[in-house]
Amino acid sequence: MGRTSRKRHQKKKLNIKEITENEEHSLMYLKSWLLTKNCSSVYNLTPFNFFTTGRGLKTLKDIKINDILIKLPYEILITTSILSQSNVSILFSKIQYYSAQCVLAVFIIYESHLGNASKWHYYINSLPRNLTNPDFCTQKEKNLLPKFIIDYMDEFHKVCNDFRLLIKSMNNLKLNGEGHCSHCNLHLKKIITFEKYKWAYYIVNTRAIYIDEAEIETNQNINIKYPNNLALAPFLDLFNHSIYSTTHASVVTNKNGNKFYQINTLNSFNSESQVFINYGAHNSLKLYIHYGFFIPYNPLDEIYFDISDIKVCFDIPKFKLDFIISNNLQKNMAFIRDGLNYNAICTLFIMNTQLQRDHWNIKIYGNSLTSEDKIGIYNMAKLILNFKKNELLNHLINMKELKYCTQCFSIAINLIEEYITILNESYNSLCMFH
Ligand SMILES: C[S@@+](CC[C@H](N)C(=O)[O-])C[C@H]1O[C@@H](n2cnc3c(N)ncnc32)[C@H](O)[C@@H]1O
Repeated sequence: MGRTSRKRHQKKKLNIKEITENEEHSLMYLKSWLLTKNCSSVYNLTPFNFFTTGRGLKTLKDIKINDILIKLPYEILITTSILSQSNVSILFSKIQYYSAQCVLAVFIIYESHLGNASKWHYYINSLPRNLTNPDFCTQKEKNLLPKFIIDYMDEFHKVCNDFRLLIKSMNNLKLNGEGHCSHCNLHLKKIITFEKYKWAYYIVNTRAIYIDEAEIETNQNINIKYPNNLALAPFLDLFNHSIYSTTHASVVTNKNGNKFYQINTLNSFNSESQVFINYGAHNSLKLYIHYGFFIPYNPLDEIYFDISDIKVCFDIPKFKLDFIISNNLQKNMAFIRDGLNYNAICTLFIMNTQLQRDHWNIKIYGNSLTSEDKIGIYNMAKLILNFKKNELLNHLINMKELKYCTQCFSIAINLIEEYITILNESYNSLCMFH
């Protein structure tokens, strides 16, 4: 993509909400608190509400390639070992195994309940109250989401399964007259509700970093599922994601033996600009499902189609379908901005060819498609593409009929619009070949 095009796309504002005065204060308190905790690297970073991305971090000085972006002492990271200092550890009996994500989520709920009595309240107060993952759509909205989004929302089951285990444990505690908060005597059952658990679960999902399991002190009193490698990282979790950023994370030890989690950037940033890190090579769908946002013009986006989509447009003779399936060509067939991906080209070639079967392998694995082959493939692709596009347009019409919708649902609408743009670009690329 050219620079002008990238800039045009980056300027698009995607349902970003305003930052409140309270939020602004909580972020400044968080920074001041960290400065008292030997985190001098946050000095030149300041939280800011950006037009295109919402809350993020702005640098107050020029940052050069290889500079340290942030360096947090290990004691500031919240890992499962924190539970040994928390009353809520009583919930995690040795009988069950819990995921690190579940343990951290429960910790956040409990510390949030403690309010200013929590040692972590500056961090807890900095966490966003509203999240935009599709799981936060209302049921009415979820019913309108296309299958390709619903099918990937597997986190919802984990939230429910975790909560079932927690309820079991809280009920057991109640039966034994245990599980009251030492701070206010409220029972944990009243503190850890499903709604709060879901929020906290996604807080961990969208903000935790991965660290080496060997760096986490094991807690003998609870069983944690493998891998136990998550950590919440105050302030560091204010960095937004860019696909154009590259970072390097490491654990460094100073001459006094103190450990730090450090991120170096392989990009440069001008003073007063937003600093980004990279959450990984995620396409828009994955970003939306796991992080509640996406970035337009993501080069990793592909619009998948499958055999049933082809069957709507064409008959597939059995001997051709058998060949396609036995070579796994039907998997992940997709439209991309430049036309079709490899598996889609091969499948449509097989569908279209008049050649005898013993010539097929050399054609698809020998990279020897003729112009005539390509014209046949692209003409078929255009029909399937129009079918996929109409499906998306119908979803859009239904989704846009909702008068009032949540921010998470608006993002789903934006995502489908982005998919339609990709299909249009793909169509234009297919048409360029005569
Ligand atoms: C680790 S947090 C980053 C800080 C976050 N923006 C905040 O306000 O606390 C990750 C979340 O930030 C948002 N985010 C990250 N990168 C973004 C981007 N490039 N554009 C829009 N939102 C982004 C998403 O909501 C994501 O779940």
